[in-house]
Amino acid sequence: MVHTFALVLPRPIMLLRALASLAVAVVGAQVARKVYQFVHWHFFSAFSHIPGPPNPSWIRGNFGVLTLPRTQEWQAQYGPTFKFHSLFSATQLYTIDTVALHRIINHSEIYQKAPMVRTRMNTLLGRGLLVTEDDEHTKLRKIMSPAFGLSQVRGLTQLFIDKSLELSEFWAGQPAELDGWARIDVMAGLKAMTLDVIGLAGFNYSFNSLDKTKSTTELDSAFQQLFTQTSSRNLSIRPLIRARFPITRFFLPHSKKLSGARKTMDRIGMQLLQDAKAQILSGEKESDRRDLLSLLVKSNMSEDIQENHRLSDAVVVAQLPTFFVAGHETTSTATTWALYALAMHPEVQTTLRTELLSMGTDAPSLDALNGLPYLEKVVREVMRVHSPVMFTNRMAMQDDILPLGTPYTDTRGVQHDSIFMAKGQMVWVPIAGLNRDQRIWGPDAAEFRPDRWDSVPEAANAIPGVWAHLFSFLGGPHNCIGWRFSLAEMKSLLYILIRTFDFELAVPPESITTLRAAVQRPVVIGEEKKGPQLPMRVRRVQT
Ligand code: HEM
Repeated sequence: MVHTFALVLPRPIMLLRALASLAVAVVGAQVARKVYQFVHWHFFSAFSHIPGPPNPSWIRGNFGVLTLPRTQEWQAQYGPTFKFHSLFSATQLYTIDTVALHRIINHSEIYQKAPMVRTRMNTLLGRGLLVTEDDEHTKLRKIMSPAFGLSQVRGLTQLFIDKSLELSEFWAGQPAELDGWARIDVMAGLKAMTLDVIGLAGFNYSFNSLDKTKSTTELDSAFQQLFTQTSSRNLSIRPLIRARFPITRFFLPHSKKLSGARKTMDRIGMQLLQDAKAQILSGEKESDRRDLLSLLVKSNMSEDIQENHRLSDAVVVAQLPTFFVAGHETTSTATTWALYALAMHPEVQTTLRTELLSMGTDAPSLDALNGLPYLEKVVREVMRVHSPVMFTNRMAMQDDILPLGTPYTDTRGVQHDSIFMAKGQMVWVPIAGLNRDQRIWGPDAAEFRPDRWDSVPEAANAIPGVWAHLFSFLGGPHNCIGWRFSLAEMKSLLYILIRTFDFELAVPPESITTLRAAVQRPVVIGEEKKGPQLPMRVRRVQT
């Protein structure tokens, strides 16, 4: 009877039924694999015997309390390597063991950003450098690296200085009290300055964020829209579900705001690309230019198809949002923390100012900036104590034996000098945790003390960072491509701002906290709705 009925069903319905059965089978297989992994890792694998804090919630795991002080307490209790529970009680390895971290960040064929994380980034920012892996990543990195090399950054220093001067003029024009102090949210100004810089330096695009007389550009509005979506306060559940359960992407579309912002960015990106191509073809643009857009466009126009060097239009356009976000958010956060630290340590602010004022120029070269020893110590200490990017994660894409410098003792009392990482296992890479590790920096590791850089502890040599002795820009093939750019920009900002202004906090220090997110930005307790900010009292240096 059933057979007869099936035979008379119209073809489209039979097709739909077959597709539905297939979808159920695929989802069923995925769920079964996840359940198997979960049970195996939790109860039967060697991983299940790694010590770590108890799991307070099956849904949130230890996620709700995963702060720097808490992880430091766990380090003291369980050692540099332990296990914790993330969302839905999935186990995750935490390690500040430099031998293990060295392998994790240098073997990017084994340890990669988890597919779920990449999907989420892809949705927000497009298929930029941040989300690519393997050959695609190597190719992009090779093309773009010259835009961030020393000689290119040297050439950009005048732009960093000019934009820093523009910011200082903007602040100098803010209404002040009778005593000369003006109350300013320094983070807002620094964000505007760094966005202007990456727009011009990377893509020859003027955001004009600092020029309040000009109206906001279309790209700026789209960017702000996109940016609020990337902020941790605005994480809606929809993208998380889409990233975690790929099948839901068929029936859960992106939010309208996000789709609209992405469309605008893609359209303007395409226009910038077409303009740059036309300029190159007409000979208006010199062919040896090494700014990011020129390098991307040259690869886009390359005839070297055999070598697979040609980049599609879509890949070029996809780099814009990535660089706009990665290129301004972090540097503005780092410089905000620098001003915070200098306000909290007035004696350091005075010493720095004396050094900077000893230079008789408003337009120092990069070499001159790099030749200022106290500025170097201050910047290093800011990047150590206030690492703007707190952490990142990696997933083992294949089984691996992870070596450890410091063995751990499992819950049965057995000592191990390595960990078996099964394919799919996640590891937390604690950037700030390692930068403040007391085993390296001593008991005062959390204190801001620039003079500690006079004699770097021997143990800091083991930190596998691209910028020696610090993990702030990570290391290995995915190290921060913009690290030199960022340091030069930050030094230029401090050079101009500290020579021009005195800085004090405008709110009590205990009212400043941070949101729990990968990028640590300050917020004022009671004013969380305003988002990240740092209100300061700013006054022209009294001579
Ligand atoms: C203080 C400033 C900065 C800090 C602390 C910082 C930190 C980092 C870190 C930790 C990573 C590795 C992320 C991971 O693999 O999980 C990274 C990657 C990256 N950063 Fe930065 N960054 C800064 C400034 C910049 C600037 C100014 C740019 C661009 C102009 C930039 C562009 C990128 C890009 C494109 C990547 C991806 C690199 C790759 O995967 O090959 N960053 N950054």
